[in-house]
Amino acid sequence: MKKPFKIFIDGGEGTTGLKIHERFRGRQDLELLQIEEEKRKDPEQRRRRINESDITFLCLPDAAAREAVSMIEKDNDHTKIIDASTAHRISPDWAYGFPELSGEHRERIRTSSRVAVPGCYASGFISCVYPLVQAGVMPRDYPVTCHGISGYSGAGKKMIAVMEGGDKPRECESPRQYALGQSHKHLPEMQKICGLSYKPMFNPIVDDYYSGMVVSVPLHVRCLAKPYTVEEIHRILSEHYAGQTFVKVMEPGGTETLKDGFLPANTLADTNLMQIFVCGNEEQILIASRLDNLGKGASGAAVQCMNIMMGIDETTGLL
Ligand SMILES: NC(=O)C1=CN([C@@H]2O[C@H](COP(=O)(O)OP(=O)(O)OC[C@H]3O[C@@H](n4cnc5c(N)ncnc54)[C@H](OP(=O)(O)O)[C@@H]3O)[C@@H](O)[C@H]2O)C=CC1
Ligand SMILES: CC(=O)N[C@@H](CCC(=O)OP(=O)(O)O)C(=O)O
Repeated sequence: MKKPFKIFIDGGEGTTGLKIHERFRGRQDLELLQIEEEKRKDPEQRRRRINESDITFLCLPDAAAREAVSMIEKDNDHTKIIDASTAHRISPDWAYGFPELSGEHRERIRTSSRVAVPGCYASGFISCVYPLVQAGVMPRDYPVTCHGISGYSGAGKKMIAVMEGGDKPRECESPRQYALGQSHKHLPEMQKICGLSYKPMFNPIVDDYYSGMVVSVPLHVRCLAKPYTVEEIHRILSEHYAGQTFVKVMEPGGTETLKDGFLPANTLADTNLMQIFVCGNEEQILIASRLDNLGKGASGAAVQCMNIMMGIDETTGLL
């Protein structure tokens, strides 16, 4: 039997780190390197584990993720890094960990030693917009708007503690829009990966449920390269994602999947799946992407990238 891959999760006690750990259950091909609880933030311990590992996952705030990368020793040419933070997503030296975008994206992940896992909202947005820009449907200077709704686990341990604590403020029982000043941390990757000339207008909302999200992009048909129909946009997206294991374009209009016309955001919780819906009429088309912020939006995507880097066939179900 082949020696197991040595894996280290830096930030392993956080929301994303724990989920990655859960996804490793039952895997004999991985050996998890650990640091005892009271030393898990000790830079020397972390440096040792990172350099000892074949693959290190960074499930850390951005500054700590950058610090972790700086700990890789000069003569270390074996450790591969999969970073779940925002720190390296638009860096040209890092592969963007969204393999379904194109054959080139998948190949770059497979051969790279540095992979940045996409942001959760960014994954939803890019899944809708990237294929349409590539196909010439959306001009690059299209004034794009994006709406997103997410479960509170997207904000990590601190918000989970507030939302699940005994003295949850009353306003936290309602959906809360945020990043109103248009400086959300996912905007740079949304623009860059899609190849848009301008930043999208992005309206995220966090609500009182644990996990799952819907990210939607409204399109004015008159502003597209020509007057496309719902069926044509649906066909372009379906062809783009044909044969993918984790990304599915649903039936036009979502007629069979939507219950009484509602698109709930939490139905893909605990999966690595993403579903794309194309709805609308001859004037306006809405594209919506449903995923789990902790799954395809974080830990699922991270483990999927690891599997690709290890040469594991995606249809084997190791996720
Ligand atoms: N939650 C989500 O849906 C998503 C999160 N991400 C990104 O993944 C990263 C982790 O997020 P998330 O898991 O939600 O965050 P959490 O706050 O839940 O977890 C972060 C973990 O990092 C630990 N940590 C902080 N600083 C250091 C350090 N210097 N050395 C070692 N450990 C450290 C924290 O320790 P302690 O336990 O003591 O606080 C905590 O356990 C972030 O960059 C986030 O933006 C990406 C996609 C989605
Ligand atoms: C609900 C909530 O607060 N969500 C987070 C995004 C979660 C995520 O994707 O984080 P990364 O950018 O690190 O990938 C936010 O909007 O900041």
